[in-house]
Amino acid sequence: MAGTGKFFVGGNWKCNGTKDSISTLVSDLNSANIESDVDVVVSPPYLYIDQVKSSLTDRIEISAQNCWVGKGGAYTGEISAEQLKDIGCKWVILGHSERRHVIGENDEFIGKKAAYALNQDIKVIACIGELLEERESGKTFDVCFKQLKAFADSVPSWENIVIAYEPVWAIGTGKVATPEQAQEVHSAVRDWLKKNVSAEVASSIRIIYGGSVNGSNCDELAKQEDIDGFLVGGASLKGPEFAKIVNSVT
Ligand SMILES: O=C(COP(=O)(O)O)NO
Repeated sequence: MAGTGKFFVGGNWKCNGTKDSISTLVSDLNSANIESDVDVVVSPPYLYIDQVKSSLTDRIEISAQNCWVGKGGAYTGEISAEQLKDIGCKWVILGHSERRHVIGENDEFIGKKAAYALNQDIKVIACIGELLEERESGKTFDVCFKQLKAFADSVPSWENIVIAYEPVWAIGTGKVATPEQAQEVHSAVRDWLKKNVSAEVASSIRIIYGGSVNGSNCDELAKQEDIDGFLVGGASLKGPEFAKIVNSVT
């Protein structure tokens, strides 16, 4: 499986930061005392990956927040997996709800992106999650399984994938899923993998939760059997709070 730790915590900085604010954040992360059994990845905007990579402790790996679906070329505004590899970026977040519901990427396109990135030796944080209206109409599992199938139909293996369950209604809203709500979906995802991929993948893959995680709610979420870490947005922009969340999983 991707990485060596039993746990995994990612920081998704989204479209945030300046050279100065990122320099402060990196300095806070460098001074954080991070437990050994957790793989930690931060995902700056593309423009700041080089600055972060050259100044951040190698205890923390770098992720991009997206990449193109194939080889680079005449695709204005896109960044290819080869280019991420070229600058030493090890991970990429794919299928984030803001790419699905703001930019309009569909399941199949995201699955193909994941396959291409993996084939270029870039590890993937594969995001899934339902809209509020899908949850309220009892479609949570249908939506998540459909998104999972789109990855399964394309990826060469699950070895270098971490799955992030991020209910869209919890992202950036302060309305975090309850530990029970998150555990229910994480357990169902693991069962789906056992039935549709393999028992080995189901038991070893990290399934992380994202959606309004912070220093106050991380401990209760981390106690859940099938929550192997977090994908943190807003709180990852505050070094000390992100470090607290990282250490809550071990
Ligand atoms: O989008 C998220 C979560 O964002 P928040 O923690 O700000 O809800 N992770 O990728």
